[in-house]
Parts: sequence; structure tokens; C-alpha cells
Amino acid sequence: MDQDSERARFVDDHWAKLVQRVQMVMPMADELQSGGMLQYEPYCKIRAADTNQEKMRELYEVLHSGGDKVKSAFHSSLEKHEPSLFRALGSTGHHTHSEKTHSSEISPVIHKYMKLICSEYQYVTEYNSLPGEHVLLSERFTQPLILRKHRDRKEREEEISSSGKRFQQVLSSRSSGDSVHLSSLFDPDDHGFSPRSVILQGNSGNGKSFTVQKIMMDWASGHLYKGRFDIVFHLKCKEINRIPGEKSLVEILSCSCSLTSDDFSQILQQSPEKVLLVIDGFDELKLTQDTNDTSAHTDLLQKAPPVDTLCALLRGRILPESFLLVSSRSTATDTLSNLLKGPQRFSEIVGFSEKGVEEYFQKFFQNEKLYKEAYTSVKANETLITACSIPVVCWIICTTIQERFKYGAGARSGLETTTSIYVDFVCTLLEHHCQGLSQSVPTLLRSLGQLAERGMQEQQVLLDEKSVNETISDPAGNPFLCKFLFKRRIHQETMFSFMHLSFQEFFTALYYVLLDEEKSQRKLTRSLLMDGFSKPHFAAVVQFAFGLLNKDVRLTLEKHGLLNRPKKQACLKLCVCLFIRPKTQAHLKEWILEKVKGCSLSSKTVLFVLHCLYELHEEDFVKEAMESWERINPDGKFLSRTDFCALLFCSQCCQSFEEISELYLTSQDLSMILPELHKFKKASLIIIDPSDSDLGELIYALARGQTLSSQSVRVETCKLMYSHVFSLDLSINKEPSSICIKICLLHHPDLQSFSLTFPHSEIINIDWTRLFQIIHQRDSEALLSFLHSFSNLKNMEMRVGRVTELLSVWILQMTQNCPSLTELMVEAGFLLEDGIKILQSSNTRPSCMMTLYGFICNEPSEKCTDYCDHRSRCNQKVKILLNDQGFSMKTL
Ligand SMILES: Nc1ncnc2c1ncn2[C@@H]1O[C@H](COP(=O)(O)OP(=O)(O)OP(=O)(O)O)[C@@H](O)[C@H]1O
Repeated sequence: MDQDSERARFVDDHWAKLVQRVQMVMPMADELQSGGMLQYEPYCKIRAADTNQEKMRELYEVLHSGGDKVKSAFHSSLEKHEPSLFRALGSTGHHTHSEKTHSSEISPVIHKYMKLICSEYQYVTEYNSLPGEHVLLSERFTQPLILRKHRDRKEREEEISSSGKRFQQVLSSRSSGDSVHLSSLFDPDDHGFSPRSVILQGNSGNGKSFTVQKIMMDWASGHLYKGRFDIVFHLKCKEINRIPGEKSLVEILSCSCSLTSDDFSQILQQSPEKVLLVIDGFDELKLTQDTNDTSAHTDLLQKAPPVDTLCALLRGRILPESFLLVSSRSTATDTLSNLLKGPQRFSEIVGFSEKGVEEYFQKFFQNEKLYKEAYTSVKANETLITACSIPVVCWIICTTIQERFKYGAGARSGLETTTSIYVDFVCTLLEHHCQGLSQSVPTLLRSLGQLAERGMQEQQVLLDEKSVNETISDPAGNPFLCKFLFKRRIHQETMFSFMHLSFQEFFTALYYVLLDEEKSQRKLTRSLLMDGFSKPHFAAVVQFAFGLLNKDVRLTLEKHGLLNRPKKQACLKLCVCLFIRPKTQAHLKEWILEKVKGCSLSSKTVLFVLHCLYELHEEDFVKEAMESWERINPDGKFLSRTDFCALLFCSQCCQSFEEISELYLTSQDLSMILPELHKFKKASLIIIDPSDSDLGELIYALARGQTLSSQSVRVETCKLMYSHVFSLDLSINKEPSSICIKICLLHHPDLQSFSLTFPHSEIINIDWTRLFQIIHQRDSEALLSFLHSFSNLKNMEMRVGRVTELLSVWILQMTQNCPSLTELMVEAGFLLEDGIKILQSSNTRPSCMMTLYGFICNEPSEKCTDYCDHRSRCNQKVKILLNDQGFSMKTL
């Protein structure tokens, strides 16, 4: 660091004290002005300020905008005009952390402590780690989005209810692209004040403990708060609850690290303003009534119940000069704020931004290909990508996908339904983030379900305190709820919410499927089934309900004690057990079967049903439903990637399927659905901007995979400027085994369309991609010679603009070069005299017949060269037959 920045650091670090204690502000300002560091206008403002503190705050504006150079000049001035204060601040210049610790008596102790912290905090043990397994914190930690402001009611509603792209937009509008960095948590504010305490709020699983670990690690490795804090201590509220008896702060700290009481006393007393205490999980602290007392607990060595000692620290009775960073869930932030003394700052870990999620996936997989595959598949699912802003959800999703990769399957196979991820999330929080639940898990789930349902019915995501207290016995101890304080006129209002609307939907679904049969049916039916989509906001609830019926999902719930096996009737009566009744399952399945058999469904319903089937993920039932579904008609609606994955899964489960119409596909969708396409008896596809090889692969896939006795696939292409193939009609027959391909071309100079019939076995020997390339290049010569190479072609039909001399030669060659061709039919706009002349003097191979339709001109001279409407009397339609016997022409 150069001298200016060292001095600037000194000024920043001591700014709070300087504001309070500098007396000679004006002589210093005069000096700065004469040195050209202070303009006339701010100088006047400083002079006009009433008190020295106000003058210093005005001066801060100048120092802040002037940067290190101006701060360095201020440093020199301070040394000259306030020598005793300067000395009292401990240094005539800024020393780096290592210099300071070396010069200090206790440096070896701190040094040892830092080393210990490094070795202990560098690893992360994951929820599923086997003994001895861990990952490096540096290889996993991803910077979360930290905001320093409270959001108002409307903003909160917006965050909770939006999803996908909109959600990301909302998040980035909150942060204006900037997240508070860990290094600036204690930075002075615009007025030059540094807070004594910083609250780090965050929902369960949002990474408070992880962030605290990162802070400890970075400080201990000399990368964070260097020069600002000599020592950083870490206290976990969860552990403080468990410390028996009465303990002083020094004793509590020595429980969590290897320093002796003497070491602590020395460190804490020598320069308390250089000490940061990081207190993690305030919400878990078991506060008692006594904790609220005002006893004068001010001594580092004074013994008291550990929780009381901690509260004395928070209140600033012990170590008032030291700094505190306290993490807490939102449900306890107000209590924490009331306890804290001195200037405090609010900050909130909001979770991962869009960039953060991608970075997390990258770090997790450490393999470009796997990360991309996993991230792309999750990004396609609006609900999951939104839930990924919760770091623990990211971990669950990546771990689940990694397992699939390990067993050789793609990211979409196996159980990765949205419901299964939500169930894993609930189980993880209950197992690892809920030590002191004041009620049983079934009671907790039921009450959460009731609350969620109430919100759904009233279409509200912010739930008022009264309803929450009526339904939930201990909202503050509930890891699934968030609490917000809002200003309402001259008062504060408290509201609760689920972490996101999707969790409200999930808990409603869980509540519905766990009710007794009659109630469950009534609720589900009333919510959606009977009245169709009159309540579209319930669609996600029903999809989650289907997801909860899945066998593996139920097993997970059972394994974590969230569900019981149905046989325990006794528990049922006591209402302490939960299980999904067979009739509820049957009821939901019957509804699907009825829907798919019914009259044609709207595209919305089609997609909804596909998602229900996907969430259910029960192959036998999906097969039954798909095979009785007469026609899937997305109605030209462009499917999202999630919609498409649901369709893909459903088609993978069945053997054959009646009809799918107007299915829009991207090139990527096409390659994914190709292996299933042969199962559709009738399909009409619209492919967006297909490449030549896409079209070639499509023909191969249909020819190779053919299992049906007959199949017809119609393909249209979109974005015509890139493709000269307008449409393809493929009809495949098993008996007689043949495939007919009709290719309609756009703006081709000679051919408008042609249709080719081959024996089935021939298709895979043809280089279709090459054919489409030739068409694309509009190379007529190459096209004709390519068609001539079809030795097994049976029939050919073509549509041309005009039969010229050249074209007549060409079609005659066709009959010669394709030995199996038995029929050639040409539908022409106009037959030119020269073209007819060539045909008149020719004949075909035996057993090959050529038929031509088109107009000729009957004028003796000045013949038309094209079909002309205004002279239609001279243009007459004719039919020409050409076989091995020769030529004949008939007017029609
Ligand atoms: N910044 C991060 N980078 C990478 N992973 C993270 C991050 N934050 C959290 N995680 C993942 O999420 C999990 C849960 O985080 P953590 O335990 O810190 O949550 P918490 O906010 O402390 O929850 P609670 O309030 O329930 O204690 C971690 O074990 C880790 O897998």
C-alpha cells in the first residue's frame, strides 16, 4: 500500500473518533484550502456549521470525494494541529495488520489464533458428508446478495410473488446491481458514522452461518478487516444455549476457541475498539424473562447465565467500544434491535442473484460441461430457478443432479420434480435448521398448511400478525416463515409471509393431500378440479398435490417423520400422524383420466395436465393417461422449456400416442424429442429455424424408430428467410413398407415441391442432410443429379413452374437413371412447346409410366410462354402420358 492510501485508511478507520474529538477543525480547513485541497464553497459550509462535529461532517464530504490524496493531506494536518489526539489514536501512520501484531505484545497469541481459525474454517462439511469428507470453503462460497435497506410492503409483495425472469428483474432493481460486500459492512455512512453493531438478517438456509464462516476465514487469512479489527471472535447462539452454569464473557469465548482467559483479558482490554464479535443465530438464543432485566453486568469476568452474559454484550454493557456483527432470522430481528445499544445498521442476505446462482453451479460442478447441462435444465424451470435464490436450495438441486450424472443419466431423468426438491428443502430445514422446535412436526406442517391455504384463498402473500398467531403457535420459531415490519402512518405493522409464494402453494398442497378423504376431495375439487380454471392461482397447488403422490416423494416424507404409513390408525385418531389416503390419490388420478378423454382441451389445460403427470412421475399411470389421450393440442402455443420437459417425459413413458398437433419446437427441442417421435401416429410440428441436418436427422429418426403400422408427420418450418424448405410431409407405412417424403420448397427456380416414395429400408442409405444443403444453396444442377442417384426410388411426384426443354430432358433421365421408378407424375403450371417436342419423340423404360398435367397454348403463332389469365381461351389444360409405347396427349 502506498503512503497516501495508508494514511487514508487511518483516517477512515478512526473517523468516528475524529468527528467527536477534533477541536482544531478550522485551522485544518484553512490549511487544506491553501493547499488547494478544499474549494471555496465547501470551505464556507464548514465555517458556517455550528459545532465542531458538524464542521467535521461537512469536511468528510470533501475528504470522501477527494479520495486518498486529500485524506492524506488531512492526516498531515491532523498530526500538526492535534498531536495528542493523533498519538492517542495509537499511531503516527497506518500500520498494516501484520506490522501491528508484530509490534504488539499479544501478537503471537493472535497469530496462533488466526492460524487455528484458518485450519478450522477452511472446510465445509455438507449435510450428506460421510465421515472425513468435506469441501473447501473457498471452492464453494458464492457471494450472496446483501442489501442494506428495508423494503416496503409493496416491494416485499413483488419479491414474494414474482418468479423466473421477473423475479430476477425485481431483485436487481432492489440492489441497483450492487450488493454490499462483506468488507464494507462496517464502513462509515455518508455522515462519517460507523455503526457499533451490524444486523445480518436472512431467512433460514439463506447462508448466514456460511457467510459468518467466510468472514472468519477471510479475516484469519489476512484478507478482510485488515487494520480495522485486530481480532474477530465467533459466538454461536445455539452453543451458548447449551453452556451450563454461570459464565463470564471471557469464559464463554474460551469455550469456543483455544485462547486462555488471560489471553482474552489482555486482548479485550488493550484495544477493545479493534475487536469484532460475530454472533451467529440470534433467533436461536433461548431468551428468558430475566434476560430483559437491567442488571449492571459490565465486567468481562463477571459470571452470569451465558445467555444473560451475551445479552449484556449486545446491550453494550460489556465491551461498549467493540464491534458486533449479529446474524438472525427475520422473526427475531425486532427483539435483537431492541437489545442492541449504540448505532446499529441493518443488512439482509437476500440470497443469490441470477449471476450468483450460475456461479454457484459452476463452483459446485467444477466441470464446464456438467455445470452447463445442469444449469440450463434448472434455468428452464421457472419455479426451481426462482427457488435457487435460496442457497440451500441450490445445494439440494446440484447434489440431486450430480447424483444423476454419476449414475450415467442425463439431468432430466430420475426424480427431480419440483415437488421432490421442495420436499427435500423442507426435510433439510427440519433436520438441520430446527433444533428447538416447540411443537411436533405434524402439528407444525398442519398449521403451516392452514395458514398457507388461507393466504391462497384470499390471494395474499403477506399475512397479518393476527391470522398468523391464530394458526401458528410459535411463529418466531418457525423456519418457514419470514417476518416484516412496515411503517404504517405513525405506527409499525408486523406481517408474515412464506419465503416465496411457491412455498405457500406447496404447503397448501401438502395440507390438502393429508386431510381426510372427504375433506381433501372437497378442497381439491373446489379449488380447481370442478371449476376448471376459474382459480388459476391454484394450478401450482394442484401440481404440487400430484407431486406429493409420487411414491419416492412419500418415502422421503416418511423417512423424515413427516408422513406415517396408513396402517397406524390409532395415531390417526389422535390426529398426530399424517398420511396420504388412497382415495385422495385415486381421486386425483381419475380427474386426469377424465380430462384427457374429454373433448378437446385448451392449450392451457393441456400444459397443466402434462405438468401434473410430470410431477406425479409415475410411469404406469402416465402411460395409461397418455395412451388414452386422443389429441394433444398445444394450439400453436410456444412451449417453455419446462413445458417441453414435461411433454418429453410423458412421451417417454408411453408406447404410442394418437396425435399431437401444432407443436412448436426449437432445434434443441427437436433433438430431444426425436427418439420419441416415432410413437406419435400423427404429428404436426412447427420447427423454428431448422438446420439442414435437423431435417435430415428427423427423417432418419422416423425411419429408424418406426414401430407403428402407419404414421404421418407434417413439419412446417418457421423463419423462412433461413430455410428454403417450407414444409415436409412424411407418411410412413409398414404394409407395404414405404416412406413418402413430400418436400415443399420456397422460391425454388425449377421445383416447387416434390414427393418421393421409397421402400422403407432405403431411407437410411440416403444423405438427407446433403439434399437439404443443396436445396438451401438453390443449386438446381446439383439437385437434379442428386435425385438421379436414387436407385430404389419407387414413385415420384413433382410440381414445377414450367416444363422447358431442359426439364423434359431431365425427367426423361430420371426414368432412365432410377431403375425402380414405376411412376413419375409432373404437375406443371405451363408446358412449353420445346419441352413437349422432346417428350413426343421419347418413350420410357418398360413398366415405368410418366404423367404430366399442365396448360399449353393453342395459338398458331406468338404462343404464350406462361399461363395467362387474360388470354385463357388460348391456354388449355392437357394430360400427357408417356410409357414404353410412346407419347399421347389429351385435352381436359
Ligand atoms: N454464500 C454461500 N455460498 C455457497 N453456499 C451457501 C452459501 N450460503 C449458504 N450456502 C449453502 O446453504 C446451506 C445453508 O446455509 P446456512 O446454514 O448458512 O443458512 P442459515 O442462514 O444460517 O440458516 P438458519 O437460519 O436456518 O441457521 C449451507 O450449508 C450451504 O450449503
